[in-house]
Amino acid sequence: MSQLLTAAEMRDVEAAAIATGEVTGAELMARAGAAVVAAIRAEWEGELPTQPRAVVLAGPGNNGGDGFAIARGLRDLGWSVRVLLAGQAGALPPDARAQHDRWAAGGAARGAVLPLTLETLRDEPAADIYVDALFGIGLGRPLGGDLARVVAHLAGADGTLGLYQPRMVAVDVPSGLDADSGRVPGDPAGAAAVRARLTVTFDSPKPGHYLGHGPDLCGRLVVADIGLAHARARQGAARGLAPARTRVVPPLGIADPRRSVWPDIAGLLTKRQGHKYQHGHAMVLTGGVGRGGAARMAAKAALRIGAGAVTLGCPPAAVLESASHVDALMLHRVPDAAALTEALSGGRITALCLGPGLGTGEREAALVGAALDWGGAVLLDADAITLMAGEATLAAKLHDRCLLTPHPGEFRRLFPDIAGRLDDPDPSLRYDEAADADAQARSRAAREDLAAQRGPMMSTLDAAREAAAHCGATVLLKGPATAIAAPSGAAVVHRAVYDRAAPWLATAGAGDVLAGLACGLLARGLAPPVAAELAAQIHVDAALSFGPGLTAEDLPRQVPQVLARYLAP
Ligand SMILES: NC(=O)C1=CN([C@@H]2O[C@H](COP(=O)(O)OP(=O)(O)OC[C@H]3O[C@@H](n4cnc5c(N)ncnc54)[C@H](O)[C@@H]3O)[C@@H](O)[C@H]2O)[C@@H](O)CC1
Ligand SMILES: Nc1ncnc2c1ncn2[C@@H]1O[C@H](COP(=O)(O)OP(=O)(O)O)[C@@H](O)[C@H]1O
Ligand SMILES: [K+]
Repeated sequence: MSQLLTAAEMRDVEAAAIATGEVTGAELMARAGAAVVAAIRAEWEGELPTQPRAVVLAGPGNNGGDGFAIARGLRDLGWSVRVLLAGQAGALPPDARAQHDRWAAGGAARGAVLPLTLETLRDEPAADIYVDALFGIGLGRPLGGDLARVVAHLAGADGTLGLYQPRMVAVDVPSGLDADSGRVPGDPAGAAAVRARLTVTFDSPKPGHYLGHGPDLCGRLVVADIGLAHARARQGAARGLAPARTRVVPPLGIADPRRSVWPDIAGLLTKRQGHKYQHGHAMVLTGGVGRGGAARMAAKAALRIGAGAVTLGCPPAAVLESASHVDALMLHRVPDAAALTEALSGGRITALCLGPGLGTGEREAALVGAALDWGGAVLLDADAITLMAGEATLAAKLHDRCLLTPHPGEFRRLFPDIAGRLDDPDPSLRYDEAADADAQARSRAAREDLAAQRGPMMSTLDAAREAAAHCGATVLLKGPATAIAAPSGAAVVHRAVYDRAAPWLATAGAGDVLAGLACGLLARGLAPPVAAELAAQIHVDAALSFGPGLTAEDLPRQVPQVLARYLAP
């Protein structure tokens, strides 16, 4: 369950399974419906009256078909169920139509299927459960017209906050959320989508469950097996993809991530016999006088994660300042790029970190150039990224032993063309169901023109992937869900969401510590994608282990506890 599938990949897997004759679309829809009914029972067990009431909101596609299957499943359990349909029954796709017809054949006892409007929804007496089966992976454009009003009402935008969300189960994805990106098309703030307490998705999670607004809107996420695992593995192989081209780590429901994510974690982190330099020697460059704090924090993190030795490379005027702060760290004067090249040529330094508090002057630009010319493992963060953004010849020197750790702002600076595709198109190009056909055609054409000019909108995951392919280095794009992509195309989402939420990690200097952890692991010889992934995990585990009130200085001190847990037999 750690593989992430985009909407297109999910459709591929489904089509492949159907093509072999091992399952039909109707059967998959029945399994999806049954899985949601089971998840509702598990989630609300003990909270419901003896004859609960459900209102199912069914959309115009197969997500709506799932809704009818769920309605029948709940009815069979003795629930009273009302279905409100957005659109015409006659226009439903075949499997959904069949589910509708089976429901409608139940006759008067089930009540008529009513058209979904704000009025019919408000006319329904309060239900114990609302089922959001409006849109799933097929949401193709921003919601408009009546549906936008219904969803805004469900989302609490008109003062109903708290009325629906605790009773809402979303089928596959909360309607309005884009399954690939976690964005809400047409609403960068994310308010124009259903908020659920429970979201049940099928076979594999989608990137949008983890990225952007996804975790906020989904509530608790359940991934239900509907018997597509074989087809998924076959499809992956047929397209020449590694089975886990895009993973989310740690997967949901794994109490002890080290076993599933890093079966060999002890092998990666345990120190064997040998002197300190056999465990790697990291150098962290500091900024000028009064600006060394960020680099010192990174250096301490590198030492804690087990680099055998860590040296701070300081401009001569700042040596005294750092000397009064550090104990186990060594100091080396680095007046200029020539001095850095000489220090690196000695063969002892195994990884270099530059960026935190470095500065963005000419000296620092020359340091970035010298670091990249060296050819060894280099972590580039903060100011080093800003410098590369301003000087294309620096970025052109990046290579596959480099690891970039931008926050979203730095990412935008360095990769403006890619980042431009993270933004929603001009809201004036919104799809509006209430508009006349000509106006709709014009807005559709304008959106298509925009997409043609800049390429389709992308997720932060795809943005990291494209950036890595473009620059030839590993890219770690920070956030509550951190996207890590290697130039090979392999990518990982490291999640600090759902049961790993650590919002207190958003504290000044936390990024410097992450840079230090990753540099320490590079110094110990790990490849950039592995160092990035493991550093992200240790960083979040350190934050979880400390809890609220965390400051960045606390993070390195928390590392021994985290390691002790990882390395326990
Ligand atoms: N693909 C699979 O493997 C499976 C899919 N199933 C269900 O099928 C769903 C996908 O079904 P569909 O592909 O039919 O997609 P959806 O049901 O998510 O939506 C597609 C329909 O909505 C319309 N639409 C899209 N955006 C709109 C907007 N902004 N305003 C108005 N109308 C809009 C489309 O024109 C189309 O009619 C999944 O999310 C899942 O719930 C499950 O039944 C089982 C397996
Ligand atoms: N809501 C959040 N939940 C978990 N981690 C977060 C959240 N917001 C930010 N982070 C993490 O905090 C760190 C912030 O780094 P950065 O933006 O570089 O800050 P700074 O430069 O102050 O160190 C990153 O590792 C990022 O992934
Ligand atoms: K839905």
